[in-house]
Amino acid sequence: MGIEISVEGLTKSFGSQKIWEDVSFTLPEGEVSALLGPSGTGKSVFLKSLIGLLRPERGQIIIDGTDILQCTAKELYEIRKLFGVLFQDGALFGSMDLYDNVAFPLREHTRKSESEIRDVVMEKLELTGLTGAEGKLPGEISGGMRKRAGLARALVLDPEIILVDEPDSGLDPVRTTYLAQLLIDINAQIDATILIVTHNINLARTVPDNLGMLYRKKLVMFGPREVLLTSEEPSVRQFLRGSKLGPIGMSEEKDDAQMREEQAQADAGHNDGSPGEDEVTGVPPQMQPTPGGPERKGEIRREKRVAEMMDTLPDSAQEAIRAEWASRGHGGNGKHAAAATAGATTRGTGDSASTTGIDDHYGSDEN
Ligand SMILES: Nc1ncnc2c1ncn2[C@@H]1O[C@H](COP(=O)(O)OP(=O)(O)OP(=O)(O)O)[C@@H](O)[C@H]1O
Repeated sequence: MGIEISVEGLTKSFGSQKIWEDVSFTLPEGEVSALLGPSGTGKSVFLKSLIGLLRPERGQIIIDGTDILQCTAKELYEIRKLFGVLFQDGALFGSMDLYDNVAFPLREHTRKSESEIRDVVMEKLELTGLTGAEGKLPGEISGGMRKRAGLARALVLDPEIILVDEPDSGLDPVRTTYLAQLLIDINAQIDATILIVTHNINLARTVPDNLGMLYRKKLVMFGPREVLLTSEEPSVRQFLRGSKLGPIGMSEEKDDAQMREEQAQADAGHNDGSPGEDEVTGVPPQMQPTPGGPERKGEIRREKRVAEMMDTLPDSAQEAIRAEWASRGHGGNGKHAAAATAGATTRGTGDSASTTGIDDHYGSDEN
């Protein structure tokens, strides 16, 4: 069962360089969320802050009732046991075969016997489609397999929160879709809270329940995915289109003169290669768990949660949400809302096993 993470007024700087400020939002328990943002806006810094590897100077990060910016080192150690982290390159040990890589957290952090470890490792390798590859070294397999092995390792300790840093980096579009499907299936199976940091617009449009975007040192927005996907906010529209036209520039933000010049070039017929507005307008159907597997409890809870906040959402988002619910034959008074009301909102107990050696693999700049 996933755990809610509540972030309040979070501000992080390195010396005089402010990365982001006053970031507040809640990752709902057991739902899948994604954080977008141009390069350098501090998405990785945010992930590192959530697991306590970096220390924002202001604000709160409440996980399972504990503010990890105020707690003791021992409490932080316990909180970290709730996390599984999939690093960009899988972060595998190059000298160990996949079996030993995946077994590593179990050997480090549990008292399981080798035969119990074998059961868990083989189960996770099967889940990630790596059965038969357990004897391979990371250097002998493709980037996609390394990612899946990293995911297998992130899962061996039954995490309640899974952080995924750029799942598509180094993967072709087909393998990216398979990996995204795996994340959705895992969410359905273990109800973990998932946060994905990504630049991949297709993934962002189709996978998460909730979407946010960091830009200009702020969280531009965070909420049900329909809000961001129907937003008219110029930076959001530009990012979704991958266009040069808009406030986001190559490095820092643009000045008005550059924006005018680029608009004039576009008006004169220059094609910047971005997709047409029609291709990124609207809300595509969300990726569903593989047929035959369990339903996503997070989706059931989300329907109830979104129904309750519906009046506060922009009209365009409301329309998109209602259209999606109608197309799937439920919503409001449908089976999901009914199931959610029946009590699918219990909090997790936070009693999972230990962590995956986060410090070893991600590196802490400050701690
Ligand atoms: N330990 C550190 N010390 C000083 N500055 C840092 C440190 N870690 C990150 N930064 C700075 O923080 C900013 C945000 O970096 P971060 O890697 O979080 O961006 P990002 O949004 O994840 O980028 P990308 O999408 O390109 O991966 C950058 O300017 C980076 O140089």
